[in-house]
Amino acid sequence: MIYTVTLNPAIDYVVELEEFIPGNIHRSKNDLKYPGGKGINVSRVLQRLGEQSTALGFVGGFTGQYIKESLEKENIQTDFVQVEEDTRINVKIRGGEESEINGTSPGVSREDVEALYQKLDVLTQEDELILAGSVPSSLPHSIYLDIMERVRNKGVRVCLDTSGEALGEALKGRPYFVKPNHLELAELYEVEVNSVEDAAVYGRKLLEDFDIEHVVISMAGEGAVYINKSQTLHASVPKQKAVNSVGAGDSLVAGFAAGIAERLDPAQVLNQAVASGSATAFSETFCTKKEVEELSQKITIRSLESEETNQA
Ligand SMILES: Nc1ncnc2c1ncn2[C@@H]1O[C@H](COP(=O)(O)OP(=O)(O)O)[C@@H](O)[C@H]1O
Ligand SMILES: O=P(O)(O)OC[C@H]1O[C@](O)(COP(=O)(O)O)[C@@H](O)[C@@H]1O
Repeated sequence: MIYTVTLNPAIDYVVELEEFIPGNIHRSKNDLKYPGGKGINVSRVLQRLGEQSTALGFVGGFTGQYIKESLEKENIQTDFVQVEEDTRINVKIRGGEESEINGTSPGVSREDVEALYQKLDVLTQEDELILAGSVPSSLPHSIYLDIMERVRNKGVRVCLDTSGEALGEALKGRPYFVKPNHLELAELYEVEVNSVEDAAVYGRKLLEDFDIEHVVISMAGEGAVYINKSQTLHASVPKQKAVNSVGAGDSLVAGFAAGIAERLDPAQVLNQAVASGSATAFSETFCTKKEVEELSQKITIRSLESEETNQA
């Protein structure tokens, strides 16, 4: 079974405008509301890919109730810890360039964290645990590391997608799979990552520094770079207008986790991951299985090893 943990869920409220002008009153052309937060997005895409998961994390108030009910309507199993304050609302403005206003998180107490730990105690070596998204301000940056310590002896495969200080801390727990985007990788090593080649160099450093099994560096329209002990691969995606960047990274993580669960080989896993990310970027909301399957025929995977050897 795949378990996703979203410490900081959100209702994503996407507003489409002709143009966003600060200080003006705007009327939206179209708006969408859906349950969000990174782990929840991963669960929703897994469901579309035909893979069962259980969504864990903290939800509260009427917004939390909406998230729980929406997921259950989509036949996604949930086992959230209930907190007192309302789950946040994140506003995404599509008007020319995309702008985002992510809300403040509800308070999460020590008892709430303990309740989450108890839910994690049932996991076994058959399970994948996806830890994704930001950490609420009431929790320490080390929370992902603490969760990994808690499941360490169970042989659970932990997938990590977070950023900033939470990423830096969590890497010490040696996750099985990590997916920073190229900017998060650059921030981690205080360098510039401007090309596929830079991503391959610093992605391998990440793999070796933290003894990680699989690293994927996502690069938006430039696809993604995959690194394991013996291979470095680049997946390129067809040039097409992206209409939605919200959830593309989460879709990539879902495609990757599903590929691991299906025991595909690395190139196939990468193909499915990138096809899922790009199919979401090319559609108004999340990808469907049909879109992923169609796009996966158009993804090109090449090995970067020979190029690395030539450059050495
Ligand atoms: N403009 C785009 N064109 C095609 N694919 C995209 C585009 N933006 C995102 N994607 C797909 O989604 C994946 C994740 O996107 P990225 O923006 O790197 O992640 P994040 O949302 O975590 O920052 C990419 O690897 C790619 O497959
Ligand atoms: O937990 P964070 O980092 O605040 O991010 C939450 C936001 O990110 C999203 O999960 C989208 O993430 P990606 O675009 O990186 O896939 C939204 O659903 C949500 O509003």
